Amino acid sequence: MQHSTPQTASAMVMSPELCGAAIITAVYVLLMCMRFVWIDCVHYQKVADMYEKDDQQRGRRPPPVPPGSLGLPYVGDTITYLIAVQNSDLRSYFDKKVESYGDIFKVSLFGRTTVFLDLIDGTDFLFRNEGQGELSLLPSHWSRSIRALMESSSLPFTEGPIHKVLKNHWQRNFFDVSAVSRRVQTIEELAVKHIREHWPGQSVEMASVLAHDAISLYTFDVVCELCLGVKDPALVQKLRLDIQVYAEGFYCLPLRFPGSGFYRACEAKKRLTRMLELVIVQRRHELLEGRAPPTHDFLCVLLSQRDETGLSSTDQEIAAQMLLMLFAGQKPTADTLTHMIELVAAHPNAYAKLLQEHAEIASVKKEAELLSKDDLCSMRYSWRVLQETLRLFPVSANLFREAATAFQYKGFTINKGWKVAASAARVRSEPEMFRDADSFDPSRFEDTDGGAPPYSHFPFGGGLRMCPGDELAKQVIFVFFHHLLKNAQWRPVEAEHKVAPSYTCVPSPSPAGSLFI
Ligand code: HEM
Repeated sequence: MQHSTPQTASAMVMSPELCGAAIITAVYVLLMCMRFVWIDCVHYQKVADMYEKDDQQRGRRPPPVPPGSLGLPYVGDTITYLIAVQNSDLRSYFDKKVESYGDIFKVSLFGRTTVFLDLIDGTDFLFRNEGQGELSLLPSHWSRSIRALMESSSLPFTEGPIHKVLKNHWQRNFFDVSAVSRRVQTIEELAVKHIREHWPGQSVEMASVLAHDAISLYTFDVVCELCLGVKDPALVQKLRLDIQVYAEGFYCLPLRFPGSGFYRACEAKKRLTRMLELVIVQRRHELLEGRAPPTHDFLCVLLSQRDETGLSSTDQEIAAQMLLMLFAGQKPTADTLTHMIELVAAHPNAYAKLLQEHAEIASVKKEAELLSKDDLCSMRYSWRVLQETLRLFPVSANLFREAATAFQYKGFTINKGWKVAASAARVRSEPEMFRDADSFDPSRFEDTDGGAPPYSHFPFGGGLRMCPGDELAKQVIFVFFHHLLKNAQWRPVEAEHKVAPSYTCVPSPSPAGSLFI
């Protein structure tokens, strides 16, 4: 066994002076190391920047990605964004981003890197480049729930030539102005019936209506009759209830267990598909037997379509398109009409001008004479009111596409798979585009009846994906307004009145509650 000598023990105990010197030396060495690391980093960055510039000049390396913060994995900016949507305050959200990063910036939304493009040029770019050559933007579908609930054969999921052929056929035979005008009579009969049944007339003092609910019944009846050729109230009611449950599933987590919203939506989809397939089989027979013309309703248009080999779509494919129509064709129209009724009630000048426009049209009509295509074209002030309503309450606050390949835009690289967005919510409140942007002022669309600067107002989207139902929606809204103005006066019930309806769901907002008038 060895014992330490007294000398060894005394050598291990440092004097305070020695200890102080050791600490100072250690701190000095640490600072020097940090300095070298710092200089190294800065130097490295400078050298890297130099090489990058050089590479960029020689075309070897891509330009940088747009500035912006991606935040936490998956969550990213989603919660802040959703809160802004919920509070109808996307404007502040975008103002902060633009202040920090400039006009083009990236964020992470719903787990995906998303680049918001600059106004005007960015929107132009987005609409022009879908499916074009090498630089191709694809349609963008947010959630797994939406992908699971919709079929890949449904129009928004189709791409390239298939999408083009389908949409052209639909447009020619069902959606263009003359095709829609042929259906005005049906729309008008439904509007008159609904106003009579659900809206108390001038003779009924102080009666009140839940406007959004009543309008939703009307727009759903229109879609069922024009698209499916279905009038039976019991079947319409079943379809309406199930389509609500189905569409709610879009905003649920894709968790499929009994009781979950997503599960209920899947079950509703099964029931809807069964009901639609029965209607399809029946209509196929009617077409074969010559009892229905090929353009009688949208279902006939789909059943008569043939591909280049002469084949028609399967019943499942047609059911998927009909499912799309039942919600895409109804909800945005009902929401917009409700906003319009509320805005008009809150702005007596606009109300008076509308009354005058529609009274003039009615004054030259005989008793029970229906509205003509010319009458609808002459509703110029109504069109401005509709444009202004859609500016203040766009159905899609932002339009998204997906980069099919990496590409460069205004000196930035946008990687493959990233979302690319044009923002209606941002441009609509831009003072340079719209003076006094927060106020309701239909006269701003007076100049040319489309008086907004190009690409500043795109309520029905644009490019290949533009809404095919724009003309139909306009006529459904104008015809209803005409008869509402003729038969009723309305004002909001004070206690329930909200000048700016808040939004309840994302990404397609609807008025909170049902406007009580
Ligand atoms: C006020 C009423 C409406 C508004 C504001 C509206 C708005 C829109 C918007 C913004 C888009 C996306 C466009 C894009 O991504 O560029 C869209 C797509 C679509 N809308 Fe509408 N819509 C309305 C009514 C209708 C109606 C009545 C129908 C059919 C009966 C309809 C059927 C569709 C379809 C099928 C698409 C997908 C188009 C595609 O993928 O190519 N919409 N709509």
